[in-house]
Amino acid sequence: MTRLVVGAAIIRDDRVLAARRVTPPSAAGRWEFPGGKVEPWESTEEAIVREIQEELGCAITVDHWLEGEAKIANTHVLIVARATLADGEPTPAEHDLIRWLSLAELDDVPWLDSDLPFLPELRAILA
Ligand SMILES: Nc1nc2c([nH]c(=O)n2[C@H]2C[C@H](O)[C@@H](COP(=O)(O)OP(=O)(O)OP(=O)(O)O)O2)c(=O)[nH]1
Repeated sequence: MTRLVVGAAIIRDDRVLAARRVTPPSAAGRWEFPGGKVEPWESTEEAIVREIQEELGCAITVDHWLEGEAKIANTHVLIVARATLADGEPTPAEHDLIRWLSLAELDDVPWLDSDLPFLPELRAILA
């Protein structure tokens, strides 16, 4: 069964928040949209709001979901929400670094492969 993973492209002042993973070893040092797996009892929006609260200690509101979806191996599918900070300042609890990337900096970090399909739309948003 394919499981859904949700990520948040949190945008502030024309920059998007990217987070660096520490686990598993194969993904350590790679950058992602913070988020995680959707639990069976929650909506995608509930899941991303929960995950961001857990991982970054802040509240977001979802503006809309970006186009498309990306396969993660053969077991998961990633979708990404454009989101806005509603309360608090992001402080990483599960990542070892976060960065606010401008349009010009979007390619400066080694994103997880599954995140790459979302970058063109993000580029258009940040332009
Ligand atoms: N959160 C997130 N995960 C991603 C992205 N791109 C990508 O390939 N993944 C992969 C990494 C993981 O294999 C999986 C999500 O796992 P996770 O560890 O973040 O999920 P979770 O917080 O629910 O953790 P758990 O249930 O495994 O404890 O999706 C992304 O942009 N954001």
